[in-house]
Amino acid sequence: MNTNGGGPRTVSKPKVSDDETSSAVAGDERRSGSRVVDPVIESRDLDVYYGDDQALHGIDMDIPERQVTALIGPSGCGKSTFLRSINRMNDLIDIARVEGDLRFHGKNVYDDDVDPVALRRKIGMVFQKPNPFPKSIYDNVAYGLRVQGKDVDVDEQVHTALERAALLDEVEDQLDSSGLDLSGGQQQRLCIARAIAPDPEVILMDEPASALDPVATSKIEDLVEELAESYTVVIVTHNMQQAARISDKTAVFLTGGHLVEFDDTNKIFENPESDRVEDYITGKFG
Ligand SMILES: Nc1ncnc2c1ncn2[C@@H]1O[C@H](COP(=O)(O)OP(=O)(O)OP(=O)(O)O)[C@@H](O)[C@H]1O
Repeated sequence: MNTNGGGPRTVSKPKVSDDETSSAVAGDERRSGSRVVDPVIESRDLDVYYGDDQALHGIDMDIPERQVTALIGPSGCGKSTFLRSINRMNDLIDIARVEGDLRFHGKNVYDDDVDPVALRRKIGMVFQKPNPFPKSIYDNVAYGLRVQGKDVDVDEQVHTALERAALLDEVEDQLDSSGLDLSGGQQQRLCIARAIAPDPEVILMDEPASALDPVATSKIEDLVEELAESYTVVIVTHNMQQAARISDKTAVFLTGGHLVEFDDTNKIFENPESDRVEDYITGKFG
């Protein structure tokens, strides 16, 4: 579990109110301790339907800035649906319908004046299966920048993104070769570089390591922790050990699309409030 004890990560913008001062500055530098961190994403009474079927029920969650929030729970409990609702990827599913608020910096992303394409530049996504474009490594990462059409130094941004995705050292001499020729783990890091090139604030990851071997998985886990120095990361994982290792906050969804518990990761894994969560964590079902 990530405790930040002496590590390089610090809590961004710690917002400490008077009555929290004593506990928050008591020398406990853990990001997942009692310190209050600004939520960058707030879900309020969020319901999601596919046609007549309700996949999520009244989800309330505050996702803190520059931390790793893990979404766990058994198959079909709505983890991916919730993840996709954050950057409106559910818009791409004809029968999906969302009610309630999903706020990004206080603004409901479902308001009529929000452009979902612009939103997805701020809230990028990495999928389960690495899906590089059939283009060069360079062009994969430059793609989003060119689409944006902004006056940016594409070369510099591509290099920075590859570096942040912990891939630059491995591909520096082959930027013109196809992204599809990389290993699975490298392809996934390329997809992460592609997601971070347009300089998002939030990165959503839907089981980014589940298709990878243990070595590649471990690299992705290290990378996720590093990314949270600069980005807010929300990650769906089936792997409870992975959630325990890399996340600061954990949300446990259970069958039927209910969020049963959301808390600091160490609390969820060591002393959950709900018996159902304890049963799930200890493998009694799921
Ligand atoms: N495109 C879709 N059309 C219709 N129903 C869907 C669609 N996507 C998901 N669902 C349904 O919504 C519910 C939640 O699915 P979701 O994929 O969000 O769960 P999950 O927890 O991510 O599952 P898994 O761990 O198996 O990926 C399920 O009952 C699923 O069948």
